[in-house]
Amino acid sequence: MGRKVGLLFGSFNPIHTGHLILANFMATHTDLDEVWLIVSPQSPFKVGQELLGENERLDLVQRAISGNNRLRVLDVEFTMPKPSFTIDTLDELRRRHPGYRFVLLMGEDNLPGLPHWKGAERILTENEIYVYPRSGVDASEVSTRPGVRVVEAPLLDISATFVRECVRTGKSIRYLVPEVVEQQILAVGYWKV
Ligand SMILES: Nc1ncnc2c1ncn2[C@@H]1O[C@H](COP(=O)(O)OP(=O)(O)OP(=O)(O)O)[C@@H](O)[C@H]1O
Ligand SMILES: O=C(O)c1ccc[n+]([C@@H]2O[C@H](COP(=O)([O-])O)[C@@H](O)[C@H]2O)c1
Repeated sequence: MGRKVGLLFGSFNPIHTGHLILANFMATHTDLDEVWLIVSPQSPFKVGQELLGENERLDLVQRAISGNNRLRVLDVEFTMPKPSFTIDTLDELRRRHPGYRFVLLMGEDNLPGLPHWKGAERILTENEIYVYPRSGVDASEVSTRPGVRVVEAPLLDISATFVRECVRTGKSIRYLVPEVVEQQILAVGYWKV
């Protein structure tokens, strides 16, 4: 059996401690061997946001996970058509890494929208999905499907939107993001008006 890898897709604009706690928990408290964070240049449902360039977001993820050998970041979607459709990336990853077993990691907040994703039925039937509850979101009927497993991960109720808002209004982002990420955001002046 090949290694079992969890895939956490996101804009990571920027990566924050909520993403990191979740990714590390999945990589160490489940049957997954690793978690790969996949930076999406352009999410289909997030057009026109205050999005940093993909290389800047990738750089912040690299800094954040440096030294953690269970986490890896991928730029596979950078060279694929935009917006980034998860089914296409899954096909590409299976082509590139035939020996690996992939599991999609999804917050419960993503489930109500999942039926509208490209290839939704294929995503659900061809993949195992580990779903983690998010606060304020009711369980979706999708979470009762075979292949979908609910994992009670410890969660922080922070979002990239909140981190950007703090930076814009001159508030501290200490501990909301790792120190190396905070330093880079402040040094370059991302989201400063
Ligand atoms: N605090 C959190 N804890 C666990 N998972 C999270 C958290 N925030 C986001 N996620 C999940 O991580 C994935 C990538 O998230 P994304 O990059 O869109 O971050 P976000 O914080 O939700 O961004 P934004 O606030 O800009 O919408 C999504 O599946 C999302 O559900
Ligand atoms: O494939 C799709 O149709 C699809 C629709 C919405 C979102 N996604 C992916 O889900 C990830 C999280 O999306 P978002 O909008 O919550 O940042 C991101 O990697 C998107 O590319 C994918």
